[in-house]
Amino acid sequence: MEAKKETHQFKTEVQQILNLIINSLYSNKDIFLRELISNASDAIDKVRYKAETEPGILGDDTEFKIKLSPDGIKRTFEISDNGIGMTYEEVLENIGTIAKSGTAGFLEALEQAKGHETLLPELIGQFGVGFYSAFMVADKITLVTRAAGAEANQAVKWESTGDGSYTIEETEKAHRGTTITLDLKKKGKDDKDFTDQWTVRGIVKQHSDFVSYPITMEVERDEPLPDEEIIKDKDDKPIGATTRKVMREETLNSMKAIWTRSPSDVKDEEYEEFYKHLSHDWNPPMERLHLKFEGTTEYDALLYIPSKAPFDLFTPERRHGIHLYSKRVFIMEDCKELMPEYFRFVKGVVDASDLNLNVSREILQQDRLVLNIRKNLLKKLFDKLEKMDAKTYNQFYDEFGAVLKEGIHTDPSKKEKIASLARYKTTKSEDAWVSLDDYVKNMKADQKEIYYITGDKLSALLNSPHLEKLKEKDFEVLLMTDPVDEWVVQTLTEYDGKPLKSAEKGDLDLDKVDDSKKEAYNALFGFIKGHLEEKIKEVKPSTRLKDSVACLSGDAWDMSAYMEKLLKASGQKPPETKRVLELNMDHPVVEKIKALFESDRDNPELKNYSQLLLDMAIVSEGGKLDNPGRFSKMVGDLMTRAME
Ligand SMILES: Nc1ncnc2c1ncn2[C@@H]1O[C@H](COP(=O)(O)OP(=O)(O)OP(=O)(O)O)[C@@H](O)[C@H]1O
Repeated sequence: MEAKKETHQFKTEVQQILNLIINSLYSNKDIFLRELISNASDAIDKVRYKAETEPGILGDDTEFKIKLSPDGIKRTFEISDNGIGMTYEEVLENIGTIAKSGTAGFLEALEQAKGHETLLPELIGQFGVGFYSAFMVADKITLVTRAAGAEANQAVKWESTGDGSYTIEETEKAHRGTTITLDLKKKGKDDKDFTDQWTVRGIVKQHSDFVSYPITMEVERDEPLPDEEIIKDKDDKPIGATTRKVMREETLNSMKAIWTRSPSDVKDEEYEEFYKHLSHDWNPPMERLHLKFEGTTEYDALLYIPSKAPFDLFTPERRHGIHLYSKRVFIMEDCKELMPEYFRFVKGVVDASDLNLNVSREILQQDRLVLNIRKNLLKKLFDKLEKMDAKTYNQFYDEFGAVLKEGIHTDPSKKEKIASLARYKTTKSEDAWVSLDDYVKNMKADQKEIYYITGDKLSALLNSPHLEKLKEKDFEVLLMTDPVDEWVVQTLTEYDGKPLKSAEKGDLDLDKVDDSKKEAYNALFGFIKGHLEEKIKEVKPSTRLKDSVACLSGDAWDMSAYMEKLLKASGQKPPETKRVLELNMDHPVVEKIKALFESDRDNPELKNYSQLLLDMAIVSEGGKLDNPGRFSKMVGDLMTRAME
């Protein structure tokens, strides 16, 4: 076989991220080791799991370990594992590209954080950069890997100096797994020496103590000389050395799976480090739950709520956060069966001792034990959220509220519970979160419904003409700005016995409409409708306007303007729904148009004014005009005339 070496360019985003890592994380260099150890431990988990169904795959290499070999003379650091390894294609796929969704959003956030350099480590931590963090300490990285099941001559060597390109070629490797060699950078005055055994011991102890495989290192030890090698005098007293220096392999971590320990024995720092190991998030978690269930359903669970939402929370490729174990043997990552989608941000492990190791995802979905665990975990998580103090809960809600609310639509059995945990900004809350319970408590005596309006901008909603009458009545309105709210209001038609009512759809019935006045406007409204027929389905007197001239509304069952916008943004074509043009009969402009109409029905200005009324209604809700140029010209003409 001809081994050929290929040179590839890093994908642009990889290079951008590499540059950032190399240039902005001076203070956090230690974590490269945690990241590489985590990857090695994941790789061993994977081969162990694979061996459950393919026992032959391990051969005689069954003693799992992660070996660290620092070399102070060559200034290299080597880490090797006997995990699952990678094939040529896998190396190309995993190392050199960032498959992660949300990369673009992440880079955008970084761009915005420029000038606030202290924010960078936090942002990078949120994203998790794993393998690439080694470029913080290394000038060159060489990775040699042999996939489980591959022959010795089917190994792969990947090498890069982190400056735009990498090489990849086939090579030989005697054993399964991955060996990564770092050519360490020249040590600066204040840098740690990563070839010093005490430095390495310290980092492993601090960040990776609970890793469930031995992390070993050859260390120099003083050992007593065997008796026959000790030189003694005539009185049998030793002359000279009684010990000698030897290299011995030592295990640096305690390997105690943290979730199996009693919560009272685990220190906060240990919980925190375990979270970082698990989630690759460098920020400490917001909350944790360490649960031990005994009895018919026996399992341990350690769950964390992160303090920051990851970038991929809303992308289709997002990961779930629960790893499933049975008696400390890893079964699978991202176990969706244990956590509903609306809790996908929860990270942690579940270790169920009675679970069959060969269990497949299909079986898991129906497994009674799994269903029971899921039910228990959900209950505990809801309890935790309900008991959080208001400040922490608001922080949680800022990060994950939009995800949690998905459950109102997707999990009918938890609809009420999640609705009680939902929070909204309102026309009265001045940027604070308000619960539906508080909303109901503050309802006016003559108020029968819970009013809401949906849209993407809080400020636009707050000033929406649709709310004028409601504000005059001093009725509070929920301002719903998350896309998911459109689905929430479809499902949550009432709360605490009070119907939810859109402020922009259907009649508001706040005041009695004066029928004779309405009658007087019939002819004009008919004329306007005739002129705008292609765009609107009706012109009617408004039940919601007080100061503005016009607004658009829908019938109660029509799609809202925001929903239409969302569907269009996602590439769908919503059915064409014409909306209703509502006019304020008490507004002087409408009165004047009526007078003009009655005195001269053929006046050409009437058509222009009809168009202007519609355009104003569109502009006031932040919509897009068909012909903004025409609008601007008409307003210009009016201004000129007003100033003549
Ligand atoms: N020691 C290893 N053995 C086998 N595969 C590895 C090893 N190290 C890395 N990989 C593969 O390379 C991929 C990329 O690793 P990297 O550390 O960059 O990201 P990650 O671990 O997937 O994500 P993150 O660290 O951000 O959570 C891994 O998902 C894994 O498939």
